[in-house]
Amino acid sequence: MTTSTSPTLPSDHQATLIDGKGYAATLRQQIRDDVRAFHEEHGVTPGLAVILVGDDPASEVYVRNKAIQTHHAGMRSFMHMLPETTSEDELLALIERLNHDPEIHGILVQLPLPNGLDARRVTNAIQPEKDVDGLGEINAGRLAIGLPSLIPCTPLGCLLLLRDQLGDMRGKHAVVIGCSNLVGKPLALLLLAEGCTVSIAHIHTVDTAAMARQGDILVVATGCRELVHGDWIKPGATVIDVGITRVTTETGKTRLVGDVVFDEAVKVAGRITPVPGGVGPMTIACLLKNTLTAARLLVTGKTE
Ligand SMILES: Nc1nc2c(c(=O)[nH]1)N[C@@H](CN(C=O)c1ccc(C(=O)N[C@@H](CCC(=O)O)C(=O)O)cc1)CN2
Repeated sequence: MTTSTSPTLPSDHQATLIDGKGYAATLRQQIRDDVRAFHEEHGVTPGLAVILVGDDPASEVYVRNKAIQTHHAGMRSFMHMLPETTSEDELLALIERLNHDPEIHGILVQLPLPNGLDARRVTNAIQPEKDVDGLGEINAGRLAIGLPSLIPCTPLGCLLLLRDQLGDMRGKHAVVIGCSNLVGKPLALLLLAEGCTVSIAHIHTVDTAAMARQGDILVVATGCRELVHGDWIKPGATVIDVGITRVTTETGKTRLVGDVVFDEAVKVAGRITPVPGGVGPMTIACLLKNTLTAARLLVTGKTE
């Protein structure tokens, strides 16, 4: 029988920070070069349509950044800012129009949607080849059975960071805390495809801390601020913190915190993503990557 032992860490141990911001900047530069080459070869500029319904301040910032970064990558950005009162039929009619628009290669509906709009129905209305969020049933199903698909942006970003940090992940135990369709479930499938043994913890898991402590890779995507403490982490593990919560400090300033208590985790983990500057910037970089993939698929029928 083989047993796995945890390394004993020196008392002054500090985890290596995973620089998602830097990695995302390099990826965006690569995409910009690829977009130029794609345009030279096919005479087509990839176009991304982003739909925002309502006036959620955080969503407004995210879609504005998506537009700016789309332009910087040499692609065309089409923004649709709709009022909170937009009906589901109006939203579905816009998606149908964008599905048929040859200048649009990617369509994204910013989440969360206002109450009363059915996110599943709306997401599923996007043509699968233009579903750059990878959240529709066709892309989600293809990912589940191991077929090529458009992969949700945040899990794709986590995967790229993990591959960059760890290389071959076969045989590693990956523990994913959180099972949303946006992050936890697709990331668990991606890690399974990498050859990891994957455990998923969720709201009904009896002892999430004990499960977390088994992870060579620990991904936390719960939206529950500072859920994971240092003693939940296996010494030397690679920790990916997907959470972003805005908190107001005593001095009235706003700061971002993750799902992991960073100051504790940094003393135990081998590598860790900070918040901000970790997974967050990878989300938009991967959206650009997916938009180019979708354009390639629509224009050439191939993904490479
Ligand atoms: N349709 C979608 N909706 C949402 C998604 C998504 O992938 N598709 N993800 C999130 C929001 N999001 C993009 O939409 C996003 C989140 C965070 C960041 C980011 O760069 N975060 C920075 C901090 C930025 C800040 O100051 O707020 C970081 O972590 O360093 C980009 C995009 C929910 N909705």
